[in-house]
Amino acid sequence: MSFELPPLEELLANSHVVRLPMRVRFRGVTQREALLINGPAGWGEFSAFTEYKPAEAARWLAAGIEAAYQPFPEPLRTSIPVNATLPAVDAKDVGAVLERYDAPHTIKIKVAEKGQDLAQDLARVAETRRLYPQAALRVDANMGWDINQAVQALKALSQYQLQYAEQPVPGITGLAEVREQLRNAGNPLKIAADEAVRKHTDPLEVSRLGAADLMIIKAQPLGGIDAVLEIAKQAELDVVVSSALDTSVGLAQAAALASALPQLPYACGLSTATLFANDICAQPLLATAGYLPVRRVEPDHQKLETLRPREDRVQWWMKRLENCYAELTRG
Ligand SMILES: O=C(O)CCC(=O)c1ccccc1C(=O)O
Ligand SMILES: [Mg+2]
Repeated sequence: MSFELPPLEELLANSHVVRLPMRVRFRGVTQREALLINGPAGWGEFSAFTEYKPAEAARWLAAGIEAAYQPFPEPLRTSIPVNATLPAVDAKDVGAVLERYDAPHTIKIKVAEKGQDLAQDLARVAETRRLYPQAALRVDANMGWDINQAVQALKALSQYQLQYAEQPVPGITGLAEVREQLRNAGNPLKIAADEAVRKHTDPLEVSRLGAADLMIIKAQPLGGIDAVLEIAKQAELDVVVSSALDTSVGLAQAAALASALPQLPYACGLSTATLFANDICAQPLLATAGYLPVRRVEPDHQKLETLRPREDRVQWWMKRLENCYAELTRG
């Protein structure tokens, strides 16, 4: 961080814990909890998923502190092209979920969900293609396949014209292997690395090894805007900014990151506010015709009250802030 870490007491005193209901279950989550920090530069978000340990969650905290204490970078664009995000719902529900997005030009579809099979993925993607014949479609397997399953599934899904496939299998060499096998079979489908970037000790290894065609970069999991701009600068692959299922506060930071990237060849995964049944501000950061505005957001005082969870959850987050802060001071 290019600014002083503020005192812990100051952070605790200016933190607000919220719990947002989701419209559709997403990565096993139906209630999204976040700690929001009110700082001199604006609001920041700390919302590492609850199962993450302090060493990993500390990067999310660094991002939240950065947003609260440092101005956003000079934007190179005032709005960001974004994709709609479709959870792994039944094919019959695809229309209703996507109707909540305003005229999407790009749609990311979750596939390989635990407990589901390829037939369900094919039906979901087919229905999306039927309803949005002109849209760019991409899939995200969140490492849900092994290499053989991934190659088979992606060959079959390719009939619906995919823009790319995100993290079909775990690991970095796994991605390279799937990509290679598809190419050897005459299928040039692009492969995007997500978990292989944000959960790896070196986020640039994917790029160095040429294991994928593009990299997903996320503001919170990778430690904030400055850290991610540096990663993007050193990466030799195209980058796509995506959300971490943040509230509008975290999305504003991610949009600011996307606004400062010299190249933005793909729509970003930042229209996830649509997945919430309620958000912390009166005007949530929502996309219009597939474009998200770049701006700071201000939580609504009333909503901070009504969306505050039970006291034990508030205390759990305050304690977590403390533990992650200790990680940051350890350096
Ligand atoms: O990229 C998007 O369209 C939305 C964000 C998203 O999918 C996501 C959100 C939270 C955690 C993980 C992921 C993911 O990309 O795997
Ligand atoms: Mg992903």
